[in-house]
Amino acid sequence: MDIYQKVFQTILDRKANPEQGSYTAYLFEKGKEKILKKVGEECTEVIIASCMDQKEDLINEYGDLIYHLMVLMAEEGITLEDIQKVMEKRDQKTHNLKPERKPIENL
Ligand SMILES: N=c1c2ncn([C@@H]3O[C@H](COP(=O)(O)OP(=O)(O)OP(=O)(O)O)[C@@H](O)[C@H]3O)c2ncn1[C@@H]1O[C@H](COP(=O)(O)O)[C@@H](O)[C@H]1O
Repeated sequence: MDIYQKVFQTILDRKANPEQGSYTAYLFEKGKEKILKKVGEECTEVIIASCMDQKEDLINEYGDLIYHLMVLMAEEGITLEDIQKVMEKRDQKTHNLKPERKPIENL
């Protein structure tokens, strides 16, 4: 089991069996609005760290964002396999970029 699967499993377990002192259980208890707020915050923190060229901070912020996205997925009943299927399907179809739209005068 890779670390993403392991953490996601723990998140699902916290949802089913809330534990005292668990931040994940705290997020589920607060509900979807709180989880969405955290996803928004962590996303903004990734953007800020990226703008500041702070690689170490940026990697930590990605960790926070991915964790909070996983909590949101669990809240929505979406699994890692659901995402994997989408990615695998997209992987069949590459070089997807549409040709640039022609300037209006050439139409
Ligand atoms: N990967 C994470 C993880 N990443 C980030 N965080 C928490 O996310 C929070 C982000 O920090 P913030 O300052 O934005 O938030 P805060 O001030 O703590 O709280 P609020 O503002 O949300 O009220 C911190 O409390 C971090 O501890 C995480 N908490 C848990 N996990 C994993 O989730 C699993 C279950 O952990 P528990 O919930 O602690 O049992 C384990 O695998 C953990 O490693």
